[in-house]
Amino acid sequence: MSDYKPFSPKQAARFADLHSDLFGDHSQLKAEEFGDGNLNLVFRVKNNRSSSLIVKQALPYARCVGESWPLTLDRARIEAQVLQQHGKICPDHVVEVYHFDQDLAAILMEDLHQYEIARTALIQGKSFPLLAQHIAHYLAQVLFHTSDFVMTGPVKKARQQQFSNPELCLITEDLFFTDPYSNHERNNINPTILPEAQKLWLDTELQAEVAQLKADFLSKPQALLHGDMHSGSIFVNADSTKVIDAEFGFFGPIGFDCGSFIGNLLLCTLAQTGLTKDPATAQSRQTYLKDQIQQFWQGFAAEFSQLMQQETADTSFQNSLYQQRFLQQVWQDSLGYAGCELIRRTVGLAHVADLEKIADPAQKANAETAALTLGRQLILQRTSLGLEQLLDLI
Ligand SMILES: Nc1ncnc2c1ncn2[C@@H]1O[C@H](COP(=O)(O)OP(=O)(O)O)[C@@H](O)[C@H]1O
Ligand SMILES: CSC[C@H]1O[C@H](OP(=O)(O)O)[C@H](O)[C@@H]1O
Repeated sequence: MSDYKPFSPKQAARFADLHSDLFGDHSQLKAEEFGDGNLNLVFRVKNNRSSSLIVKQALPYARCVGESWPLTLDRARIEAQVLQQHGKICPDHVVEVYHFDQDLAAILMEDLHQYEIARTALIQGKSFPLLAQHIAHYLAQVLFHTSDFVMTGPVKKARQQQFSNPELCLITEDLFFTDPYSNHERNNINPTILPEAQKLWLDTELQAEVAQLKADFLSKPQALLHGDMHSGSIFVNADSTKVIDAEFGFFGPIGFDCGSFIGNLLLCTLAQTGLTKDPATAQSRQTYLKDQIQQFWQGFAAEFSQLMQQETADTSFQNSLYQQRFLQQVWQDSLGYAGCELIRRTVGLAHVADLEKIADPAQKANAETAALTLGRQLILQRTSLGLEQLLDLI
């Protein structure tokens, strides 16, 4: 990594110009850094005719914490290659990567300026009828086509090596499965709900189930995951949906991606009574979000089943009883990981705007407590809950 240095806006513009012919020879380029994520620099580079590109560059540390949290630059390679791999399988729903430079840990990609980040738009009360269907299609396609149903053992093992992502996985292992269940210094707990958080530290029944989910995260390489499928990793508009930010990608349990998506829709649902003053509006938003959860799982399950039936290459896995059991296990895992997402986003290091934007302190504490309660129920009851029961629990 000898050439590596964090870009200035000017250097980001030069990088974009060098690796794309979008701007033409004599364009006047302007660049600004506008990233709002936890980890990286993101620049928008524009010319004087309104063409634009995005340059994303990894820093040698986590942006949200600073240099005291060193982090591998290899995450830029993982992000570029997961997006490229997923983009080959499902180009409609993956941001296009134009160029990746390993030495500079920098990615040049499509500017999705005609889209909005799903989390922000959903908090603002906007509805996207196709969001859940699109994510269901994306996840069914990319997870099926990178699984043992399709890949031979040797090919999958080579891919597992390519996507070995120990440092970023460790962040998830710590933030999802360890910190919230102890008095960890990284936790970020609203003092009003401290007694609720403290219950988690003593709840050995819950901790045993979280340990199982963590063990599966560590040792169930079912498919090449996106790895961070929250609503801040999704760009959306009325007719299209694109996934970004795949630096946490690795071969892991399919239910982790499904559960992250469901968990973030649940967080938004629980935040509604605090986000909007009008109870009727809150109720109609909750109905929309619950409907999206339903459409997501029904769409994912239907498409994944069809792929298993029609496109499974390995003869052992063509057994239909095995396929039904596999999908049922993915559902149970998804509920468990959704529960972990609810809990870690409420009392762990990285919170979400859905809860943080609730202005009234009592309403905020109520929504946070509801997230902890529902998270616990999903983890403990994941083997017995069906889709209808999940929706009734909310
Ligand atoms: N391809 C893109 N087009 C437009 N904006 C983007 C694009 N990629 C990232 N962004 C913007 O940068 C922000 C941070 O990007 P993200 O990939 O989430 O960074 P991080 O890895 O630091 O979390 C996004 O919320 C979005 O506003
Ligand atoms: C210190 S990383 C915390 C948190 O941030 C990541 O999300 P993003 O990069 O999209 O903001 C990921 O969810 C990590 O768990």
